[in-house]
Amino acid sequence: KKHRRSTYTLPPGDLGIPVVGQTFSLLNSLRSNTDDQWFRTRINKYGPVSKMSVLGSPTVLLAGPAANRFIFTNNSLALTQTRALRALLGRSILTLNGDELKQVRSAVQEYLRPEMVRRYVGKMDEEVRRQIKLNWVGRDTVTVFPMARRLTLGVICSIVFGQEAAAMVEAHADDFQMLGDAILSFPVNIPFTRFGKGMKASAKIRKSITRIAQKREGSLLEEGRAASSTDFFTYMLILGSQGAHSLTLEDIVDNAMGIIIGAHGTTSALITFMIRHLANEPDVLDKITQEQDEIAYNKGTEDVLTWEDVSRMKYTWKAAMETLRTVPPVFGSFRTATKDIEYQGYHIPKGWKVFAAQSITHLDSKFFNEPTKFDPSRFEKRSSIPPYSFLPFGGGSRMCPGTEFSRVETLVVMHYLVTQFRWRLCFKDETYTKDPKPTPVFGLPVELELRRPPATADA
Ligand code: HEM
Repeated sequence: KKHRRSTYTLPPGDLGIPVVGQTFSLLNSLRSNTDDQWFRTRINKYGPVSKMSVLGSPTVLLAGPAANRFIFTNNSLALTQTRALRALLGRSILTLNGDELKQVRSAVQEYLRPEMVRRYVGKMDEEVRRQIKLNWVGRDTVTVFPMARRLTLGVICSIVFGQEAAAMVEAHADDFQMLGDAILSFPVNIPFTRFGKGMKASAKIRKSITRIAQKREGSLLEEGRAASSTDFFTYMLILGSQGAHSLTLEDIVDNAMGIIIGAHGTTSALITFMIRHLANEPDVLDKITQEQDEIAYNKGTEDVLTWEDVSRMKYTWKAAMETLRTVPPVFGSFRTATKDIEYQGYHIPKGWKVFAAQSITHLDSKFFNEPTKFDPSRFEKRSSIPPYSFLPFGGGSRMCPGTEFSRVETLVVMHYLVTQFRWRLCFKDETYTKDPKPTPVFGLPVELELRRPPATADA
């Protein structure tokens, strides 16, 4: 075995200073939003397969659609999460692998499948309108990023918790923020550090969620009835009683936390950057407005959006996809080799990490003509986009199960914003950092103007 190893061809590149490697250089490039140049410089120097060292682990950077396919479909590459995330979220879909993951993944997928999301549209509509009325209407300026975070937290909580949603958001909005912030922190549990605060927040959230889960279990056992048609706990408990999984109440609580964390930071980034793009792209905004006004035309002011309405928002979704291409909320994916594997003649030893960054193909002119141009029409013909070059939701067996949820949520939000407001960026050239999710440096303040309500058929 020793002999075989000595003939291995490891990928080119160097591992840098022991332990530190390229960690700070990569993190700095993310913070200064120059990560795309960082990756391209490496690729130009070493080619599409190169080794480096990140967060204390030897890591192989892979670039290009074939590499993406390899990463997302290879059974010997296991999703890697930070130690901090595992401590913060326990045994959730975001942290499990292998056989343990299977039943969790299939139960969560059931809950988020398109037929279920169809049932959530009314609730999403209600929460979006409530928040827009509360936080947008009547204001001259709004700081978009925190508002979008609040909005998406409210939406996911309204689905997952049902009647307790408002109380959960009120009590734990800051805790969810701290939990999210701690995911990439150094996992030593000392109070007042990012991780220490995240652990404290996680314990507080878990306690409240456990209480709700126990209440739902009680109602099901004593009264044999569900509290609401969409809440996650009732759904999971019923699935379990039908033999679809054997998750404990504790597992269900951990997964509720996993879904909320997976859902709200990502969708809020999409909404924030879509608002930013539309402020700079009047032609795209006009086309979206036309599409949304047509939908509003056939509705009374109090009518909620339906699944059919959302299905008609085709151009708006193309603009959302173009936002996901140019500013992907998840910048890349880490995997760990569970055995020695080979890619394009290079060996990747067991235990090494493999990394792919979305921006490498999203911003490559080989796959997207004039890649820095914001042009939703490139999604007119999906077949012109090569497979595995556009992956904002990942791919393969760990692909985001919330794709449909985020699509519907984003479209509902954009409907009410575009039909009611016009906005101007307070800082035209405001930059953003990746922390690791894209975050505008000033939170994206915009000046708001109320728009004349669109015509309706009965007006
Ligand atoms: C624009 C919005 C979103 C984006 C861009 C996004 C992106 C992603 C990506 C790239 C992954 C895979 C990571 C990997 O393979 O390394 C992922 C996983 C995941 N997402 Fe999303 N997501 C979004 C919205 C949502 C929503 C709304 C939910 C829940 C309602 C959700 C729940 C999850 C969960 C639970 C996972 C983990 C799946 C697993 O590991 O098996 N996401 N997401």
